[in-house]
Amino acid sequence: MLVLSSPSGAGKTSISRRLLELDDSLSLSISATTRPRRPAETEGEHYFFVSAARFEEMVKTGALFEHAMVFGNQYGTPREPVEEALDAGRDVLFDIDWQGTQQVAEKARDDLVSVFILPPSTEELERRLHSRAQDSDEVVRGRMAKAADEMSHWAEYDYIIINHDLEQSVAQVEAILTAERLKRERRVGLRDFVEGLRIGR
Ligand SMILES: Nc1nc2c(ncn2[C@@H]2O[C@H](COP(=O)(O)OP(=O)(O)O)[C@@H](O)[C@H]2O)c(=O)[nH]1
Ligand SMILES: Nc1ncnc2c1ncn2[C@@H]1O[C@H](COP(=O)(O)OP(=O)(O)O)[C@@H](O)[C@H]1O
Repeated sequence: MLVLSSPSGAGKTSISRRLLELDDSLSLSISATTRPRRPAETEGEHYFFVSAARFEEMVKTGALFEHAMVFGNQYGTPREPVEEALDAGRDVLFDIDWQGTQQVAEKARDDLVSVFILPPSTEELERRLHSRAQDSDEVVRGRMAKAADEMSHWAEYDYIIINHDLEQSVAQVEAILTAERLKRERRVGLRDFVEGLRIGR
């Protein structure tokens, strides 16, 4: 389970989208949220946009792997698609906040690889939020105000990327994925292969 977190506007959605284009053994976990849909977003692709009542029901029935209140809206990870992907031997990409990452770490620390994306500067962060043009000025102001609080959790993450250049950031996350997939404890099923290599048995 690869988690990307960052303050709003730092680039985690852009990095996630490019990663999924490049890596066909990676599945995106699509979250449920009570946040209103942005003009450029589509239902079931970026999020499952649900009512507060529906979200509460998902929490009560245990349908969410983790959930949190972020910027005054509810966000959560549907459990079933994650379990299905992991059972099929696929890696799952999460774009979730620090609160969700803490919950995943509590449940499955050994299966979690967490990456925090930092902007090159607060000025650049604000510029990107405005250039994305998906939120009102008021929402942008709110997210900038919260950026410091978001970034105060950077030391809880395994890897830190400063997102100067998008393609370079994507290559860095790919390098993390490659290395983490090669870790011995993740090379399940290699024992027979190594046994077969024992010369002069
Ligand atoms: N805990 C948790 N956080 C989520 C989830 N989905 C999105 N978020 C976080 O909610 C925050 C707001 O996301 P969004 O409204 O898409 O704004 P963006 O950060 O500007 O793309 C971001 O920090 C996301 O990482 C989720 O399923 N669980
Ligand atoms: N390295 C980068 N350089 C310049 N602009 C970027 C970079 N990465 C992302 N952006 C732009 O910044 C804006 C916010 O990116 P986005 O991926 O939506 O951030 P987040 O998902 O973290 O809120 C988007 O308009 C995106 O195209």
